[in-house]
Amino acid sequence: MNRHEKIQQIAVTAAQMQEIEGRIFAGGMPVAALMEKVAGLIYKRVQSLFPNSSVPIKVGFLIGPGHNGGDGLVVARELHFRGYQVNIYRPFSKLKDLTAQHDLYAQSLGICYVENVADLQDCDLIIDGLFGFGLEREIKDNLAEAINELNEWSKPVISIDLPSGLHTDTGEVLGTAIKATHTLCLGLWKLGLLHDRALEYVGKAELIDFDIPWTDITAILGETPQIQRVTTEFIKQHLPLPRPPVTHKYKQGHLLLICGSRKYAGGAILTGLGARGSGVGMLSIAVPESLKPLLVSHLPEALIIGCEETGNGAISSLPDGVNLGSYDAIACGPGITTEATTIVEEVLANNKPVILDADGLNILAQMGTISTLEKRQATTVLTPHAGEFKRLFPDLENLQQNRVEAVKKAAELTGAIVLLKGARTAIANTSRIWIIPESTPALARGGSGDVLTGLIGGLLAQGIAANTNSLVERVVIAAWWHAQAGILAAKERTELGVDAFTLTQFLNPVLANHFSSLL
Ligand SMILES: NC(=O)C1=CN([C@@H]2O[C@H](COP(=O)(O)OP(=O)(O)OC[C@H]3O[C@@H](n4cnc5c(N)ncnc54)[C@H](O)[C@@H]3O)[C@@H](O)[C@H]2O)[C@@H](O)CC1
Ligand SMILES: Nc1ncnc2c1ncn2[C@@H]1O[C@H](COP(=O)(O)OP(=O)(O)O)[C@@H](O)[C@H]1O
Ligand SMILES: [K+]
Repeated sequence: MNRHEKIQQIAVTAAQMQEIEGRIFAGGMPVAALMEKVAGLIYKRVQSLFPNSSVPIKVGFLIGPGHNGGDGLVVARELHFRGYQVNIYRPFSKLKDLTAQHDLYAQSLGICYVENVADLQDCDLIIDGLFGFGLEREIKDNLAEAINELNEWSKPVISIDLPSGLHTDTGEVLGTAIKATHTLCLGLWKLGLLHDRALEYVGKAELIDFDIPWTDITAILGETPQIQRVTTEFIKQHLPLPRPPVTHKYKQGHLLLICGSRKYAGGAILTGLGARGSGVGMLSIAVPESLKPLLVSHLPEALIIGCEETGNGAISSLPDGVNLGSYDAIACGPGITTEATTIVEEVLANNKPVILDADGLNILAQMGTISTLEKRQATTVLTPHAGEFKRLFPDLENLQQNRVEAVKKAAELTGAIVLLKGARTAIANTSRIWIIPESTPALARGGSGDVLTGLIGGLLAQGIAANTNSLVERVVIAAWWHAQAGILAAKERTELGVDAFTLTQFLNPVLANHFSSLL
């Protein structure tokens, strides 16, 4: 893996970034030289995003008191030299030394300083250099008002490092925050940018790599950082491709899905189609007896097991002769309703890897999440959305806003692999956390989670059959694949065109697009 690919997999907190920078400075890099280098990369990127023309672009700068403001001032100076019409709003009198020096020089060049943020309203572009990872308290009073005013303008805004006002680690809005259209994150991805609640502020985000020595990164984060930003490169390393040339269907995993009810018949089909997309060798699907013909017609390759049903058409028990121990993995939950308690108990008592989703999770919550999972030896995967997470882990309610902490704690408490769904799905086991950095709101539709459950199940079953020693990567692959299928589908059909069935049709094309070299 080259440097670019490796660096994209890292996400850091403010404290980690400070420690890493501390090492660079201790190594002898002058602070001013680093700022010059970084700002040089930023202004070139701004130039390529907003090239100047015969009519000069008018750029407004927001300059803060620290080195984020220093970066901003160097960018302002360089754009001034390149013919941009620069205006600076600097609502602070006390600046850090280096920032103060750049400020003096900008003034000596005759760059225009404005009194009020409103004076920037006729700018074509705003560059936000108020605060970076040094923001340490709420933004209040006049500055908060200025930011709120600017957010009303709907202009292009480029934030340096991160949108000012966002907490670097948690993405929390401290008082108020700049709503950027672009974020140029410096050196290493800041963790806060990967939280759902930050997304409204971040816009299009990209990393500006300023050559932080790899040894300084690993000295602070270790060889395998605890938090991983999931990239195509990671997926490529762990995908079950290419297949061994000599194999047979049972060697490619046998997945049992337990899903559906009279009320939620479609959920069973979508879960089945998700599993189909995974390439699993054998697929068995247990559904209420009355759903059997429907499932056969949609998934002719699957073995459909008709089950005895309750008066409301939920699965009440598996037929005699079905041996849970004979499958490589079992995925249980989509559409089963909360009546199907017996079956969930039976599945969890079994010693095979289990994925629980939807009502499977609600039943687990009723059984007692932690006490039930304590008894399990085999791998358990839980795939809650925020509402299900709350029911599973009521004691973690105060962490709900910090999804990364929440998923980490949930994995520690249960020993399970926990996948917390959302705009930025996060996955944790007891030692590490993975975040899916790209997705699309096109997926916010009923049934898309069912597709994910089937996909996870199929990949897990293949992993077990292949004696893969770590299964969490299979769950991560499924989450990435699901999101990428959504992105491709939205590109071709718009964000309104990605119903769950359509999503299943994009699972294979998206893989073929990304990994043509493995075909
Ligand atoms: N350390 C370095 O040499 C480098 C820093 N870089 C830039 O420097 C930034 C970090 O610089 P700093 O550590 O100076 O921090 P910031 O520039 O993020 O801001 C810190 C300053 O803001 C003040 N402050 C914090 N919260 C405030 C609030 N709510 N209201 C008013 N004032 C508040 C602090 O007292 C401090 O003076 C990075 O985000 C990046 O933009 C980059 O140039 C790369 C190299
Ligand atoms: N705003 C969003 N951006 C990206 N992905 C989303 C968004 N909202 C939902 N998703 C994804 O869509 C899926 C929804 O699953 P879930 O809530 O279980 O729905 P359902 O049970 O109806 O299938 C999850 O994989 C989730 O991560
Ligand atoms: K900023």
